[in-house]
Amino acid sequence: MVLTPSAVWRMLRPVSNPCRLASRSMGHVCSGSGGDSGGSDEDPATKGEKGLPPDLVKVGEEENPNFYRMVEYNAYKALNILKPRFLASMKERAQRSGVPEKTQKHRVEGIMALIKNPTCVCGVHFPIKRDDGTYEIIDAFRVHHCNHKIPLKGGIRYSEEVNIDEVKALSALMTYKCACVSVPYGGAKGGVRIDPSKYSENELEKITRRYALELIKKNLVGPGIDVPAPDVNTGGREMSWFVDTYMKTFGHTNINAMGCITGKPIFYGGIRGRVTATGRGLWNASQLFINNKDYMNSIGCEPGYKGKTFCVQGFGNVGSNAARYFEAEGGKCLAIAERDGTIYNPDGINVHDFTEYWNKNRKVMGYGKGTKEMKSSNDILYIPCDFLMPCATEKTIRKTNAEKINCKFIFEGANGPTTPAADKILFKKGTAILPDILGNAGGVTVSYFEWLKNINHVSYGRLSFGYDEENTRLLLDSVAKSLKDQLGKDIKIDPSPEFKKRLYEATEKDIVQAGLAYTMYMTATELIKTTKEFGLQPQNLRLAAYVSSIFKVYKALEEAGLTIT
Ligand SMILES: NC(=O)C1=CN([C@@H]2O[C@H](COP(=O)(O)OP(=O)(O)OC[C@H]3O[C@@H](n4cnc5c(N)ncnc54)[C@H](OP(=O)(O)O)[C@@H]3O)[C@@H](O)[C@H]2O)C=CC1
Ligand SMILES: O=C(O)CCC(=O)C(=O)O
Repeated sequence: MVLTPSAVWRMLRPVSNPCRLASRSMGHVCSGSGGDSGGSDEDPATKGEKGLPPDLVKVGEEENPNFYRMVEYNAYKALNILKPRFLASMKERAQRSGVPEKTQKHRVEGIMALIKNPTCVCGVHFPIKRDDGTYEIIDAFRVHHCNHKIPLKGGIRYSEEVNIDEVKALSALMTYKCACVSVPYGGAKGGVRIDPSKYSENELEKITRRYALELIKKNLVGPGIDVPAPDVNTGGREMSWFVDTYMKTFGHTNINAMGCITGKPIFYGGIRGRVTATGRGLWNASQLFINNKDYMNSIGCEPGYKGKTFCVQGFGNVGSNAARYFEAEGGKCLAIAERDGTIYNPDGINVHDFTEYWNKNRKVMGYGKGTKEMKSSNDILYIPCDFLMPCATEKTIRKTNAEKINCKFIFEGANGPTTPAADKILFKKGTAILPDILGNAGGVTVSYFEWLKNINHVSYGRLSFGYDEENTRLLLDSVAKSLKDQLGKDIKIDPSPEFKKRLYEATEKDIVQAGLAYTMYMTATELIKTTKEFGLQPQNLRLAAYVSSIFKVYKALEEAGLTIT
């Protein structure tokens, strides 16, 4: 589909009813013959499970599945649904190219096998000298999942819980996430197994620089290879140490060296809007559903945010920003959970006020102001509300607690917060879930904009703001002149205050946020279409997201070929 500049312009306006975009797509909708377009007698709660290997079917029942297998389970369900379509496409290709159908079938199977495992798994162990003079060996990882597109992309997590399976799972999620929002990267992820609160800033700098060096030595990172970013417990500070290490060593002659990592501080190669991008993106994506009357009615809800209640688990980068945007839309924050427990107030918690308390104390307990305290962070899951936002970590919503969850719509800010068994229970209850691979894709989307800015060596708007302003002034003058010619009198054409602001005060952040909103709306639109096309229930957005992503990954591999010899 060709988007004219004016169509794009219209889309980028603040959207009061994002559903009006529903007829557009980013051009990746899986249309074609041979697909399963519904009408089968398969149980909708287990759609895609039929034909999975028994060990994967088991993953769909487990209380605490292996995280990587959990992602694989979701991907394979989508592959199952898409397989007839892939085979039909191969058949058609065979007719065109003369390559025997059998060879083509092997290729379909080859592609499916390729997606199953990460392409490169790297574990490093290096010593650091602590401030007290003792030495400690640090374990760290970087995984490249699928390099159907380069560079690969994915954050770096610092946590005591980091392990190779977790990093593998997160790298696979990156592959599907990037495909879901049509950000042209393969998937990767990194992790360092430390509790950062137990290290001084000096020690954290040593760890980060050494981790960067280990990956650089192995040629695993670089602006055209693999571009890390922030994730749990990392941010601009760590990204600066990383890029600086790259620029002072291997990348010292590379003009694009700044693009070796994203999420950098503004004054050191970063982009305005990245810090809030993941939470903002979750809100952007939610708009298309929450403001859509048909969709909300289909899950037994009224449209709109006003007066709707929400609960947030994890008040870090993602959760705090998402909560702020949901509140600004008129939502009422009922509860916030962090590691130390849950606070709850049926009259609502003021997110702005709580943020001030959180920034000073880094805990929820003791906030007061009429809030009730509950000991566990998972207690938040059972509070009746309209929207639940798990924004902490993986597998918090499981088989044993899913039945007690009492909300209409779950917005996944965290990666992998819901296990497949919980998914099925929630599906049967009619709870809609906006899945992680769309929900938190705002982060990588704005990282993509940052990377483009770095390799283009120019900030957004620098070349166009002045030119656009001049063009618009000429346009207004020309309208005024035409009116004068026609009507014979001077008519002053005054831009409205809103238009003036856009014209004279636009910033890089405005462009970034419009690009983010556009990406999230388009993807959300695509998912609604995919549910319809594949006969999925409206609440089954995870399966729709995986179908849409895997289709794109598959098509890239089909076009490129699998091997180089
Ligand atoms: N930052 C980003 O741009 C992106 C993040 N994500 C995902 O979002 C999630 C959160 O990331 P982010 O906000 O960056 O991380 P942060 O470290 O900024 O925040 C996470 C918060 O959740 C808390 N937490 C951890 N476990 C629990 C729990 N079981 N119950 C309640 N609170 C808990 C953490 O506490 P403590 O510090 O004590 O561990 C921390 O305060 C992760 O799954 C991440 O992968 C996804 C896409 C992009
Ligand atoms: O910003 C990025 O490149 C990746 C963010 C990330 O790690 C994630 O989306 O899980």
